[in-house]
Amino acid sequence: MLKIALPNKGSLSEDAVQLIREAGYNCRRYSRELIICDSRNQVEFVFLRPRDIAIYVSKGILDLGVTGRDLTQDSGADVEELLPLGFGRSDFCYAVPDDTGLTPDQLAGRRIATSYPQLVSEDLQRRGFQAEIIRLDGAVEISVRLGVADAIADVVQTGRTLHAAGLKVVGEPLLQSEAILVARSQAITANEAVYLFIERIRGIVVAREYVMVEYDIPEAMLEMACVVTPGIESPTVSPLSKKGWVAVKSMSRQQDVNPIMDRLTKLGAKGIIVTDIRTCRI
Ligand SMILES: Nc1ncnc2c1ncn2[C@@H]1O[C@H](COP(=O)(O)OP(=O)(O)OP(=O)(O)O)[C@@H](O)[C@H]1O
Ligand SMILES: O=P(O)(O)OC[C@H]1O[C@H](OP(=O)(O)OP(=O)(O)O)[C@H](O)[C@@H]1O
Ligand SMILES: [Mg+2]
Repeated sequence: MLKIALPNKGSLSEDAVQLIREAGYNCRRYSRELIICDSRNQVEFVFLRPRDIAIYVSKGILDLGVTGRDLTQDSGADVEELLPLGFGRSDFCYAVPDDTGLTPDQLAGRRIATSYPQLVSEDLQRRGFQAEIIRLDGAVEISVRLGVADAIADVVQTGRTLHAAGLKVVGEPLLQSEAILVARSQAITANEAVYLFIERIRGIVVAREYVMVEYDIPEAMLEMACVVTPGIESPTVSPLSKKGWVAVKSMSRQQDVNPIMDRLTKLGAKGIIVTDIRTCRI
């Protein structure tokens, strides 16, 4: 039976369970169960602290795990990223008090508070100087005001927590993170059950990025319309009973859909319909 680790709490937990359920697996917890067995799919889901997941996977105790890229790199565990999952996106950044002009390269000898000491230590090494790393479990942003640190390195999503603490981001992100699927090595994808699991998850992740665009258009404008909606391989074009008109169907990126509709309207398209895709294989 395949053993897969999922985050038991924190920012990634709900979205991870939602994704796996949409892919047709039963991993819903009704209370504080640590293991859920999906016997129909021959998969066991083990709920662990997201920070520990890469460690279990690297030791071969579990086959796959869903965790954060930042947590994985900070753990130093020897695992490979098989698939980015499109949620839990954040930047890992240095931040300093609003009213100082400190830059990352001026942090030598300073105190930097973080929950990700390994990521910071590697970055300082790249920069070629040392600083004092203060390891904290959470609420890192408050540490500067409390006098424990001069700067922090932490997860930034909207930036609201930083702002509320009177801090600002400095320099480029050390890392761009999101939830990822990890395995001990790529080689595991040769296993039929693992391959199936990844393909089902990929189907959902890709489907979330795309929509289906359908419209009718005069045949004379078809070539230009196909430039606007090229699809993945190519758009599906079907004849309409109305002479000189065709129907077109094409997958397009969700984020581009409004400009696409504007352009199609300009070309004379009628009856443009956009629908969500639940899952797909492309
Ligand atoms: N506000 C956020 N937006 C997006 N991703 C986040 C956010 N906060 C944390 N993450 C991501 O969640 C993972 C950290 O999960 P973890 O459960 O350790 O911390 P947490 O979400 O802060 O939960 P906790 O409440 O237990 O501190 C990391 O991959 C991190 O990048
Ligand atoms: O940029 P924002 O949208 O404000 O999000 C970033 C904050 O969210 C997380 O904190 P969380 O609420 O999990 O608390 P924690 O610091 O105790 O982990 C993270 O550690 C940051 O503090
Ligand atoms: Mg947190």
